[in-house]
Amino acid sequence: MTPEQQSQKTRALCELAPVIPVLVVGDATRAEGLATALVAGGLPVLEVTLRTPAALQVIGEMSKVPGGHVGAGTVLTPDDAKRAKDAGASFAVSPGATERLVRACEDIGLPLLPGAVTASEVMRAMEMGFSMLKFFPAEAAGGAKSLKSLAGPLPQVSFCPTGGVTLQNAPDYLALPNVICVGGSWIAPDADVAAGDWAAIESRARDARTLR
Ligand SMILES: O=C(O)C(=O)C[C@H](O)[C@H](O)COP(=O)(O)O
Repeated sequence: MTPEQQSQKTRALCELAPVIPVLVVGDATRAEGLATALVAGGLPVLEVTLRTPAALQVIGEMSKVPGGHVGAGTVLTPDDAKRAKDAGASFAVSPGATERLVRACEDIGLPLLPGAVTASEVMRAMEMGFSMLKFFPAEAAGGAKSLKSLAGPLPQVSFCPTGGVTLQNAPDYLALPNVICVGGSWIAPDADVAAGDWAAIESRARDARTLR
């Protein structure tokens, strides 16, 4: 799957809802309830970070939830990409982009949403064939103002800004012509996931859904 085709796929996913919840889940028994609450709240595209030992199992469990599209986040290496795909991930998100990772995703047919923040990083990703990128770390890298500036010379690239995005600042990003959706962990905080407070998470998802 070429980077062009990968970006077509990730763009279509990003168009499904204004927010992709970024999930850090340490306990796979929480996976089904969490994914069900998010899908019910109107956020069907989920990013499960590979930051916990349970993450691959979480991806497997969440992939069974009807209506959801489950991807792996924090995908750094070819091995991460392969394990994520084998676990059932339908896309991968990376904070950056390396040639090895890009080649691996091409080889195994896993759509990659690679990260970039500077003009040179964006241009390099464009040279590889990508037109849909993650802008990470969004707030620390200058926020909506920075992204707006990139739209001037590089209007053909669209972004999913992630990192420091909240319900409060998300509208600033979503108002930009080069932003399709945002990503954020605020939808499913650790405490609610640990407590299994699915009502609170579904309610936050509903609030996020109305952002666009
Ligand atoms: O794990 C990854 O692949 C990342 O790129 C980092 C996440 O996207 C951010 O940690 C989410 O940011 P917050 O919403 O500020 O918590």
